[in-house]
Amino acid sequence: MSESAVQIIARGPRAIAEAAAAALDSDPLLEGATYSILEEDEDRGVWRIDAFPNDADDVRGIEAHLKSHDGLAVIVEKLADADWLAMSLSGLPPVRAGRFFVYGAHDEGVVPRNTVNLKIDAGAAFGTGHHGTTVGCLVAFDELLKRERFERVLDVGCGTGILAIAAAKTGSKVALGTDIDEPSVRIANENARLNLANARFVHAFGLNDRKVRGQGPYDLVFANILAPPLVSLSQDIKEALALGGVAILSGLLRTQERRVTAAYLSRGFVLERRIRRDAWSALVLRRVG
Ligand SMILES: C[S@@+](CC[C@H](N)C(=O)[O-])C[C@H]1O[C@@H](n2cnc3c(N)ncnc32)[C@H](O)[C@@H]1O
Repeated sequence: MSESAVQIIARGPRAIAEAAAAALDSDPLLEGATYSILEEDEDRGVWRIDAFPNDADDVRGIEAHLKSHDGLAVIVEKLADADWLAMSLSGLPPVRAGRFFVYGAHDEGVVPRNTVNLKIDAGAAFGTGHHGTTVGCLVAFDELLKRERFERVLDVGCGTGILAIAAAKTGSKVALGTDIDEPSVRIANENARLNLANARFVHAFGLNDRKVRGQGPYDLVFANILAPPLVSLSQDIKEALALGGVAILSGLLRTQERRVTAAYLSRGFVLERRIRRDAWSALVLRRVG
């Protein structure tokens, strides 16, 4: 993380915080910035926005929106150069999501016998199972597996590979992951080996890559990326799916549900389920047209 990285925090009553969050959400210049909104203190009715700008323009834009809402106390905090890797290796607890149990090397002794166990150590790729977006995908997948099977699965934005590995370990014949980040692809392939999972990961930009198309059509596509690419990839995700196939979409905030859902409904999907975790939301959409 660069020296100039900051986090912008705003606190205030729910209605004002939600109005400010909606303003951030609808500003096209802030599409790359991430924020969450949560109730911080139920007794005092305090809501909190945490915004993470990517650059100085984001900082200015976010601050301007938040400060224009009377009743919000806004502070800008410099983020220390956190050693995320050291922090995460220092003992993140294992995570249970439906039938899945995600654990790191330090949890070897506590792995249950009756779960699908995914060994994913924290490292330079995203996806240890501790983030609400990943948990949402695993919970959604677990629910679907109670009544159907998915032979061919694609994981767009694989990070550590956790989702495709979960698919391979629950019987998918094809479990292919892609990422625009080359180191993540390397880590995901290594994780597949460690988990004895028949999952494969390739470096690709978008779904039109030959390596991705060649294995389709898919019965299930995971995409845990951000709301803007989820919207812009909606047609490609539709084309990658067989009719009746399912998209599990995550990486979007609750406040972005409507925008992402609308893009998929207009392309012949129906919304089957929505799983909310912290400020995040995961959507289960089925291609019916
Ligand atoms: C939030 S992480 C998800 C990791 C993992 N799938 C999980 O659920 O924990 C998002 C990943 O998507 C990748 N990514 C972002 N935009 C992408 C795109 N348009 N196509 C493919 N990968 C993308 C990032 O490099 C990152 O590794």
